[in-house]
Amino acid sequence: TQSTRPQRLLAAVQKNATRGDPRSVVLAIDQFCRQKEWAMNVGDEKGCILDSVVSEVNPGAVLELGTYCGYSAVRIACLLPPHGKIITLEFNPDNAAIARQVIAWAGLEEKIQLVVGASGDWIPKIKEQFGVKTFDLVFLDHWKDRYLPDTKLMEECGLLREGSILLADNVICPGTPDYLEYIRNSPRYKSQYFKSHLEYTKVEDGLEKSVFLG
Ligand SMILES: Cc1ncnc2c1ncn2[C@@H]1O[C@H](/C=C/CNC(=O)c2cc(-c3ccc(F)cc3)cc(O)c2O)[C@@H](O)[C@H]1O
Ligand SMILES: [Mg+2]
Repeated sequence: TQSTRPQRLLAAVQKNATRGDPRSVVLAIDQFCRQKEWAMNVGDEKGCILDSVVSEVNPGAVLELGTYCGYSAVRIACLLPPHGKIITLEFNPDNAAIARQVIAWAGLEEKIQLVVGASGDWIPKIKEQFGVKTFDLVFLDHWKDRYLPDTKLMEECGLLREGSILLADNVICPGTPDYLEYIRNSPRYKSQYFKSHLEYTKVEDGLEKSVFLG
């Protein structure tokens, strides 16, 4: 039977990356996506911006919306402080199964908690289920029409504190117009746009970094 792109991406990781070496996993995925098949990972160019934000925030608790194959979860987890953890939500069980194996190959199972389900269902349960008070950093990279409702839901569920950082992928391509309009005009956020390119292409895209002011 025909393999899927996530399955081929995992095979490339298992062939070209060193077990237990997260940076070799990131490199193997970027090389696969540049040389073989494009895939919707945040990628190497926007990934450097993600790295600098993670390093600056030095987060103890990270939430990622949309795991896909686990590329950004691995990239973020590499940079967490010793007791830092990332919870990543993924509702497609096939993608979750691939991501689990990518995360295992990187040796980051202790730092990454992959939860299978829809963000809208899980966000209200995170505090009680995972003993998280608030998140220092949230990386939004799931369906683009879910960025705004999930941000409002995180506010309502008290998952954000003064200083929490939201980092949103794809605010230009494919675009998240309602999210951008809200976050740039809300007095409760201070936003900054990081211009870049759509992963593995020359098309413009960028990340929006927003600080929750409480
Ligand atoms: C509410 C909910 N809950 C849980 N998991 C959720 C969820 N909504 C989606 N997911 C999960 O997350 C991933 C989906 C990510 C969506 N990302 C994109 O669509 C995307 C697209 C492009 C792109 C750009 C130009 C093109 F021509 C084509 C594609 C680039 C990107 O970087 C993207 O992120 C996928 O694994 C999906 O199952
Ligand atoms: Mg994306």
